[in-house]
Amino acid sequence: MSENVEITWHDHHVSRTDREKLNGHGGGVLWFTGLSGSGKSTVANAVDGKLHQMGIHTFLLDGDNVRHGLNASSKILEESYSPEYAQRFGLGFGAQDRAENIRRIGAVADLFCQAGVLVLTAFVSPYQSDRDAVRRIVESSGSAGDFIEVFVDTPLAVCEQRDPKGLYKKARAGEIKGFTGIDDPYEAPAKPEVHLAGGDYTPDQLADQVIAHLREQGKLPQV
Ligand SMILES: Nc1ncnc2c1ncn2[C@@H]1O[C@H](COP(=O)(O)OS(=O)(=O)O)[C@@H](OP(=O)(O)O)[C@H]1O
Ligand SMILES: Nc1ncnc2c1ncn2[C@@H]1O[C@H](COP(=O)(O)OP(=O)(O)O)[C@@H](O)[C@H]1O
Repeated sequence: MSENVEITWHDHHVSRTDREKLNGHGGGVLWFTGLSGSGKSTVANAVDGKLHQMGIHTFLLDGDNVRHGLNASSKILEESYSPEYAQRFGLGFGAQDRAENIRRIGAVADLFCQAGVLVLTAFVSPYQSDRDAVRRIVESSGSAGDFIEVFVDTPLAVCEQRDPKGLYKKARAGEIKGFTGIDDPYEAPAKPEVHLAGGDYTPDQLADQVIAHLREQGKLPQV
């Protein structure tokens, strides 16, 4: 349904710079992408913990959790809303729904950035165009370098071996259709800021690689 809607942007009295000064560090987005089971959530949590220890204001947006609330499936929405409402607003895993999932997360991540927070996101986000769209949003409301793409590059065979939720097994058995890496595409980042060999190091070592990048880029306060 298209409506004639007029909306106007309002600048806030307290600017992002004011908030960053108060926090003692800049905002930004650490965007983890990779196959299911690659270690996005584990490594993002480890980085989050290390940054928190350093006194950095962070927040972690995690795929499974966000798909229970902001980006709930029609099945979850049906518990509280009409079937028509759930059908219209619920998100699944088709290419369009994944794009909308990532667009909404990108918008939320951008808001955190404007609050001067270093936000970490852990979503499969299999399409380069969807990730690039978030980069554009974040960098246009802030500056170049605010969006840091972290590719958790773990071979499919390793992810499948881990299979903590048994989803690969179901996908191989044809019980789940359109599963990333099995019968749905994963477009590896062309030029990620951080490229992690997720099958070769411990989560702690991988987290340190991310922290080292932030330090190199001057994203962390001097110690
Ligand atoms: N079809 C299909 N493809 C990929 N993943 C699937 C699918 N169905 C369910 N799951 C589970 O949902 C998690 C991925 O959700 P995301 O929101 O990160 O996906 S996406 O970015 O919109 O592609 C993913 O979680 P992670 O394992 O944490 O990545 C899976 O557990
Ligand atoms: N670097 C690693 N080495 C060994 N196991 C790992 C590593 N990273 C994650 N894991 C394990 O792999 C499984 C999937 O990790 P998870 O973070 O849930 O992946 P994702 O969020 O990408 O789906 C978990 O059981 C986790 O403990």
